[in-house]
Amino acid sequence: MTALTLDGNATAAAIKTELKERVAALAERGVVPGLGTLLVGDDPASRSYVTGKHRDCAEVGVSSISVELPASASQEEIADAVRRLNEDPAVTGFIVQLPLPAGIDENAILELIDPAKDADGLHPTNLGRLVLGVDPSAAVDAPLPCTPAGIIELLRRHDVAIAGRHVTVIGRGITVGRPLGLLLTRKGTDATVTLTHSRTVDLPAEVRRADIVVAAVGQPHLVQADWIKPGAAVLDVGVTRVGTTESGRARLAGDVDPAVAEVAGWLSPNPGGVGPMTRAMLVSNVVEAAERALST
Ligand SMILES: Nc1nc(=O)c2c([nH]1)NC[C@@H]1CN(c3ccc(C(=O)N[C@@H](CCC(=O)O)C(=O)O)cc3)C=[N+]21
Repeated sequence: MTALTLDGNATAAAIKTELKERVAALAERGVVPGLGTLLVGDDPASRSYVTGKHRDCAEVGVSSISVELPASASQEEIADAVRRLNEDPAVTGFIVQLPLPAGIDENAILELIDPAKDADGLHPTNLGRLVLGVDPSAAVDAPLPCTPAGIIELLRRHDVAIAGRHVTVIGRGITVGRPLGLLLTRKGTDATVTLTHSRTVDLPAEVRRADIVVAAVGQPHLVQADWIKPGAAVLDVGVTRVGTTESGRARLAGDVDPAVAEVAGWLSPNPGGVGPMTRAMLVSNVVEAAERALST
């Protein structure tokens, strides 16, 4: 048996087609949503992620505004760039590409983002709304963190049942694991979640009882085939550079051992799984912010 594919490329393409219509409706009312990106330093991986985000925006008719600062930028220079993006009327949502250079207080920078323009859903106000929003229909409308929202959308659009199922999340990071636990346990999603991390005593045992496994730690091929309940859905989020190919390109490995495909019922490829979904949800947050701004 071989796992069915949780196809992030195809699903993200479908979401972008839907977004295109909403962008056209906004255009009729004279609004063009705009994504701002702030990139500090010249890490090639970060640069290529940012380029991908601009490409996605162009596909759906969202404009993009790119701000770059040198790796030597100070805390105050970065803060000023954030304040300018907050004030720029062409920017309906923006992100500060993480990680920021060593020595910069990342949380202090994230706190300066206008919560109404927070395209990542990582501002404390929006994360707080997610904590308070157990019942999402009662919650204040807020942008959701892109990777967790993309994971849930990927499962939903492949009809993988979530309600009442046991989900084991590997990794408690701020962009994936922790907010994913919050999203999965909301009313309407209704999963039971085990959030594991580097001090978890018996990780294979926690994974074995899961109907859905999300690996977001950045440890190449950590998750083994004999950890997987037959038929479970497995989402491979992490990527680690494990060397270079002969042609000089980065050789990347996900968190899931390829042999898992022989046991799992569903598997998200990496690349081509959660990554494109993250980007589609980012565009979705920017479009939603523009829609919200019109209605308030
Ligand atoms: N403020 C902030 N927000 C982020 O969302 C954020 C960030 N900082 N810092 C870095 C991580 C990483 N990240 C990725 C998103 C998509 C792909 C992606 O689409 N990957 C493709 C492959 C891309 C390629 O081939 O270059 C795939 O999985 O198929 C990868 C990585 C967002 N991040």
